[in-house]
Amino acid sequence: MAPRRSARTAARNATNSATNSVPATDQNIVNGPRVRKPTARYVEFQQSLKKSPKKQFKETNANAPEVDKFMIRLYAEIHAAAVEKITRTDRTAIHDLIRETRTLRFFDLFPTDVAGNLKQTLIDSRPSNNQGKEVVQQARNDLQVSHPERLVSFCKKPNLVILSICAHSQTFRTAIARSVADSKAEKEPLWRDIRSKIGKCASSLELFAKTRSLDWNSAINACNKDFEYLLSSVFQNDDNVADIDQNTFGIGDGDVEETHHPDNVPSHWVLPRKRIEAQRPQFQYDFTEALERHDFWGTAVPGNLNGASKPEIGDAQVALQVNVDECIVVPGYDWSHLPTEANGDPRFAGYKGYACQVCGKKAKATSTKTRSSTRPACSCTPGDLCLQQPLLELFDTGVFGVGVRALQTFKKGDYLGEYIGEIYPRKEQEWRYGGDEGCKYLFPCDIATKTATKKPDKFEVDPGIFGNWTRYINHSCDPNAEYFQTTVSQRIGNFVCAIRDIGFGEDITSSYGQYYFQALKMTCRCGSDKCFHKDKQEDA
Ligand SMILES: C[S@@+](CC[C@H](N)C(=O)[O-])C[C@H]1O[C@@H](n2cnc3c(N)ncnc32)[C@H](O)[C@@H]1O
Repeated sequence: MAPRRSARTAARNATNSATNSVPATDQNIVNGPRVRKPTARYVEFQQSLKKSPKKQFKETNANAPEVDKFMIRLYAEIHAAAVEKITRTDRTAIHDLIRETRTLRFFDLFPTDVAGNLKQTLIDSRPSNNQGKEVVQQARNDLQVSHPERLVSFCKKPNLVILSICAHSQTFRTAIARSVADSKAEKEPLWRDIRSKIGKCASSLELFAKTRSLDWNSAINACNKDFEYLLSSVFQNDDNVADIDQNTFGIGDGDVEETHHPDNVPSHWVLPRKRIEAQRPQFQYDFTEALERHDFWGTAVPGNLNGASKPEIGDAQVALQVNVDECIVVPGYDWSHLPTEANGDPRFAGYKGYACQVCGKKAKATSTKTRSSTRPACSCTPGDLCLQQPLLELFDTGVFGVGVRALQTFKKGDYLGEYIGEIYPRKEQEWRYGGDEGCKYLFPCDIATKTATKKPDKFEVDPGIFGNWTRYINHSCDPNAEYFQTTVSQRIGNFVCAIRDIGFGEDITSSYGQYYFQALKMTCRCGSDKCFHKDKQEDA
């Protein structure tokens, strides 16, 4: 049953109390709203970070199984190939691997006796010009690779698309050519285990490459000209190859079949549970008075899922959720109580007293009278606090909507990202998006600069439509991450931090606090042994 309005308000308060249980750091206590004393657990956690200063993120986790270590490197190298410039050596190695595969697959597509005759034609051919000699020799060499069955069978399962994506990883190129004996001697995972794991992650790898706009088609097509030559000169009189053109040379049915067809919007595609096309996440809400008042209709609502006419207050709406890299301060709200330096941005934390979480600097007082400063202490940004482009995927949990999964390892103490969304004042009984779903993402944050009243003031961070991946972090009663409200330079924000090491493939979770589910009349389904709601789950 849908929670009533009062229950939703309670849910909001519960989210609030969950946030209040997020311990405050020293810097947001000074001069800011009064927040609860840090819990013993938080103090212990902060101290443990001080004892072992934050280390650089390492690609591999010493305790992870060998195949997982391989997968971590595979995802990281595909990511790097997509976002950085590929070196000439790497490009040649990628093209070589794909060309070898297509040559071998070409012969594999014919019955054995026909393939035998075709190979003989290739071996016997004597091109007269230099270019021809080179192409023919290359094709002959392709037939001699040490691991032909691996290349050919990979085309059949998963397929040539996944091979071309994986070919962008040096680790993959080495692994596919490594013998069983060498794998054992070098303590590397066996090819059969790697292939089985890649098979299971095929859909994930394809979506991962697509959302980063990796251009694997160039690799597949790089040798088309050579194949054109082979077909037109070497195999020209053979009826068996009469129907084949250079594009299908070495490409069988299903070899380049793609599962997902997203456009180039990064990260906001949800990996489905089955091998079906990926979905863009959607947000359902009711058109509220607040939206009406702020002329929301007709502004940039992504997805155009509501039809053309302006909705009535209370009408159910659907929008696509999009990825934004920065919070958006919603225009049309009164922030006049903030100091002028805040420039209407409630995240402004003032120029004095707050140590930046990145560099630890505090602004020096420029006024002896008020002991306040008009100059910032540093120019750090949230990007300096958090890992750059952590490798993650959004996936359909099948139980409670979208979730987030790690595609790398994280160390305890790593900041993974900022909770990003639209920002507006927190007022009782009013939040931007209404309906049952309208408040599920709300995350309050303290306004750190002192206001006229003594009462702590807050703003909402609402990623209903505009937000980033952090909004999909699900609840667990035994979480591996937690939100901390902290200050970077002169801005306050909620940042998600790993509270223990997180392994490859692990769901990233945080705790919403004990009242969230009660208030929303929902049951926690985290499935953890430590679940506070376990009894209720069994009753349900
Ligand atoms: C902040 S959102 C998390 C992302 C959400 N799964 C989605 O698809 O947008 C919170 C919502 O996720 C679902 N959820 C998260 N953790 C849950 C849990 N442990 N048990 C049941 N539902 C959960 C609930 O619907 C909750 O209102």
